Amino acid sequence: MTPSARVQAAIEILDEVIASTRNDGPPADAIVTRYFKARRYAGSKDRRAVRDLVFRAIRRSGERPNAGRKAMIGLASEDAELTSSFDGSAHGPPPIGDEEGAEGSLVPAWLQSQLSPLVTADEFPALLERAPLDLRVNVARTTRQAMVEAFEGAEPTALSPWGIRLPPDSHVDQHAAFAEGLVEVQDEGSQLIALACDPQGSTNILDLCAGAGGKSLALAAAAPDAHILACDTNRARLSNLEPRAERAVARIGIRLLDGGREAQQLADLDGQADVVLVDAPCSGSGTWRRNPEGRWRLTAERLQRVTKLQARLLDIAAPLVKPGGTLVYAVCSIIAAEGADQVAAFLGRHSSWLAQDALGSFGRKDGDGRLLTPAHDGTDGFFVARLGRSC
Ligand SMILES: C[S@@+](CC[C@H](N)C(=O)[O-])C[C@H]1O[C@@H](n2cnc3c(N)ncnc32)[C@H](O)[C@@H]1O
Repeated sequence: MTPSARVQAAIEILDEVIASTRNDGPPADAIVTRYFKARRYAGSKDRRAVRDLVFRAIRRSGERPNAGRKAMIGLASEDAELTSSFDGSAHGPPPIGDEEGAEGSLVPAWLQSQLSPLVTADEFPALLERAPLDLRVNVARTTRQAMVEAFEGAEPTALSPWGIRLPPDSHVDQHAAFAEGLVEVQDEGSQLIALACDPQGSTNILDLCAGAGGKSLALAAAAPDAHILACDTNRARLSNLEPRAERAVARIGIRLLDGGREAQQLADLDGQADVVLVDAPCSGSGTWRRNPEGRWRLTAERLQRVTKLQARLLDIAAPLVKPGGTLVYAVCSIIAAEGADQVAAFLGRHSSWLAQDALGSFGRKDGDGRLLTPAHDGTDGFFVARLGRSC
């Protein structure tokens, strides 16, 4: 493919990504893969180059552009070589017209005032930088040092005692240590959420929103004798946990919940958990480094819907915690309504609960919890709070 043809391909893919973010369609990565499945003539270098253009264009545009061409012109405004690819050649895009300007704010304007006050504009570029690849070492079965030595280019993570960090785009799924369940892919921030649960001994831990079990697996590795119950309403996600737990040799109970009937289905566990983790569904605004088009999917209405669900899940979780036990609330979000404000509202509704210090000195204090951000901590963005039920 000529450089111009690559730019045209990226524009066509971006058109599909834009439509997909409007209609709740597949992620950008899947759209790139599908595009090239239908164009076998493109070589691996072309695919890589086009993919890179697509993601660079998405990263630099906080607002959803109305067309792929506009997104690519935005990128070209910072890259003279790219501008020259708008040359009107056979497979390339038409030249850029005088009226075709470029916009440029990394965070959508409507969201900027909704971020945690700790996330100031100087932190915006880090929200969109490419993320490294973090692995969590299965410390029940091996040591971090052994895994640092097993993976080329690996370094211990600065904050999580279980993590090793590899350069972006490292591939680990063919590595023997991965196949043997000695490591799992998990962002350092996510590992710190599990650490905030203080997993130890034979405690009862209920992971209410376990998904595919990333945090449950971390908890089981840190406390192999703990009784961990992983719950979720999403059958497909939860079904990934069993093979992962087998690979890790972890003991984790699983309970599929019906949305709307969670409280009844968990009533047998009332007041029994030492720790309930609510790793709630959220805007995903802390993971824009990995899913930059997430900014284009988020709307005020979606945000409102998800904050309502978070409040409901916190209220479902509260009675499951035993007196003297702890509720750990986490979201991979940097939006105040999902983090500090959500916890303040919970404490307003539940007078017998008190905020506790989140374990460890990671992140920054944000209301009654702590906030991790890419700029400050080198992790995905997370909010976490520990809430104690009085005895
Ligand atoms: C942030 S994800 C959890 C990620 C997971 N803890 C991990 O570490 O991989 C949020 C999860 O909440 C689940 N969820 C949504 N509504 C729920 C509900 N009403 N009850 C329980 N889980 C729910 C979603 O299916 C999703 O898997």
